[in-house]
Order: sequence, then C-alpha cells, then structure tokens
Amino acid sequence: MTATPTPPCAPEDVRRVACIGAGVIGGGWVAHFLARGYDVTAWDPAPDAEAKLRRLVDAAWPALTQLGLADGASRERLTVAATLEEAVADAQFVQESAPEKLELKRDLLADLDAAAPAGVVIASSTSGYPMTDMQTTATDPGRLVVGHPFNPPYLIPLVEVVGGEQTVEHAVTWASRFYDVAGKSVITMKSEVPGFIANRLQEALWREALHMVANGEATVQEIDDSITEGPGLRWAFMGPMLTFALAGGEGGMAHMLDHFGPSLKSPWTRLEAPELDKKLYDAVVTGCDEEAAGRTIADLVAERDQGVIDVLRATGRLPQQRKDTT
Ligand SMILES: NC(=O)C1=CN([C@@H]2O[C@H](COP(=O)(O)OP(=O)(O)OC[C@H]3O[C@@H](n4cnc5c(N)ncnc54)[C@H](O)[C@@H]3O)[C@@H](O)[C@H]2O)C=CC1
Ligand SMILES: C[N+](C)(C)CC(=O)CC(=O)[O-]
Repeated sequence: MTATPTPPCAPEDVRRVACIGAGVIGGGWVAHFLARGYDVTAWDPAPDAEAKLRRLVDAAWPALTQLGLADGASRERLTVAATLEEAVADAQFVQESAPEKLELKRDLLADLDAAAPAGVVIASSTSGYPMTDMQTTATDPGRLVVGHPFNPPYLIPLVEVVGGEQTVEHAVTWASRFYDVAGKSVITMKSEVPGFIANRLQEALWREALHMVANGEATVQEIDDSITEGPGLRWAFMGPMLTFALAGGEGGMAHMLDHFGPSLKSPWTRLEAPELDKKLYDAVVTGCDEEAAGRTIADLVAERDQGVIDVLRATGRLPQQRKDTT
C-alpha cells in the first residue's frame, strides 16, 4: 500500500471528469457534469455504449436546459474513450458506475487506481457495497470513496459520500466539497451503514410494499397512489421526522410519540424481507406494466424529469437560471 497523495487540484479547480460505466447512472452523471460545464470523458466496454450514452444525454438535455446550463456547458465537451486508461489519463475526478457486482467493482477500482493520476479521487456509485469491501485490491485504497447518487443524477440533488476503512479522510472531504461545487446536495456519512442512509429508508418502505403485494393486501397501483397522493407530497420538502413532529400538534414530536408511540408498533413489525419468488416477481412486474398503461420507459422518464423539475421549482430549489448553450 502507498501513502495517498493529496489531490492534484482543489475541488473548485476541477475541469475534467471521467465517468466509467455509462448505463443508467453513468450516463446520468455524464449529463450532469456536462450541464455543469465540465469536460467529460466516458468509457464503457459495451459495443453499443457510445450510441446509448449519447441518446441518454440528448434525452436529458431539455430538462437540463430548463434547469439552467452552466456557462460554456455543451454536449460537445463529451469524449468517449476507447480504453479505461485513456479515459482517466487526464482526469481530475473519476466517477465509477459499473454493474453492482462486488468482484467486478473490486477489479475495476484497482484498475482505475492503477491508471488514474496520483491523488485523483475515485468515487463509486455503488448503491450498497461498503467501500471497505471494494477497496481490498487497490494499490492506493486511500483515495477510493463511495459517491452514491439517485436516479437520475442530473436531477436528483442528493449524493451520499462515505469512505472505507482504508480511505484517507482528506479524500472524503475533497469528494464532498467537489460534489458540492458540482451542484449536488451532499451528505457526508460518518460510518459505512450498509445501503447508506436514503436507500435504507426507501428499501424499508419498499420491503413493506412487497409484503402487501405478496399477501394480496394492496395492488401495485394502490402502493404507488398511496405515496404520490399521500406522504410523498410532504416528503418533497419536509422529511419524515419533521412531518411526524407536526402530527403532534403544538406538542410536536414529544406529543406525537406519547400519543401514537404504542399504536405505531404494529406497522413496525415486519422486519424480514418477503421471499422474492416468481409469484411476487410477476405480480410486481405485471402491476407496473398495468400502471404504465401503455406509456413507454422513455415516456415515463420524460414524465419523471418534468415532475422533478416542477417540484424543484415549486419548492424554490432551482439553481439560478443561466445562459442556454448547445
Ligand atoms: N439504477 C439506479 O437507479 C441506481 C444505480 N446505482 C449504482 O450505479 C451503478 C451502475 O448501475 P446502473 O447504471 O443502474 O447499471 P447499468 O446496467 O444501467 O449500467 C452499467 C454499465 O456498466 C457497463 N459495464 C459493464 N462492465 C463494466 C466494466 N468492467 N467497467 C466499466 N463499465 C462496465 C455496462 O456496459 C453498462 O453500460 C451500480 O453500482 C448501481 O448500484 C446507484 C444509484 C441508483
Ligand atoms: C434501486 N437502487 C437501489 C439502485 C436505487 C438507488 O440506489 C438510489 C435511487 O436512485 O433510488
């Protein structure tokens, strides 16, 4: 193991970003960084990756233009590299978004560490693996961090940052500051909670939803309506803690706990996940198809993007409108 050098430039001075893996999330990161005015180099081993990536960026661009592009932002600042080494040779920050397979991530992060300039911070988009488990074979594990985004990374602000046991503190601090400068909303985690904070919360909700679908207690449509017509409206601007504090009236959270605490224990009971057997699998997939009612994935992506922009605008969270470019 080598000592981790400090990053070659300050987070504010980064101009060149490498995105490794260019699927749903890697492509979303590419769109985000381009819209923020960075030069982006992407690499993905799939033969059709470049065409798919450019389609994704083109589909995201109208939403990003509505949000306001940074000065000089352009899709022409995207380069697709032929090799991993070429992609990171010049990078000042690397975002890895390859498939969620532990061995693949371990090998890939070690390869990126071998190829990227010394000290450059390398972040993984993993949605659940602790960095401690992924950094085991890298020569300089100190510069490897998790930077967990939310889909699509070009619209959902949150990114969760956390290091592993071998990550040096300055890499975590640097990454958090970089994402902040790049327009993200950052939570820097104190420890490696499996699945990180927000995924644990949404997976807990989803686990309960799967139980209800498996037991025939609710349809997929009812699950979704119960959130979009109910708590989801509040959660866009006020989290579950403060929202429930208001359930206690003038007594706030203390009264809420005194009043409802004992009765709330019944919905807290299902701690184990249901078996994801074929019946449940089919019920969830068919239910989503029925709910989509003929809308394609592209239709739903456009609907979601517009919905997120409307919510950001309505809650005063749009970045300053800036000059539109290409
Ligand atoms: N899909 C989602 O909603 C979210 C996914 N994530 C995380 O982002 C990462 C990527 O997930 P998705 O974009 O959904 O997957 P995806 O399947 O859409 O994209 C993965 C891409 O990686 C490429 N790839 C395959 N082997 C590779 C390698 N050895 N090196 C580099 N690239 C390689 C594939 O060709 C593909 O284009 C995963 O770690 C996932 O957990 C994080 C947040 C949300
Ligand atoms: C489904 N997922 C676990 C990969 C989702 C995430 O990690 C975050 C998100 O976008 O909701």
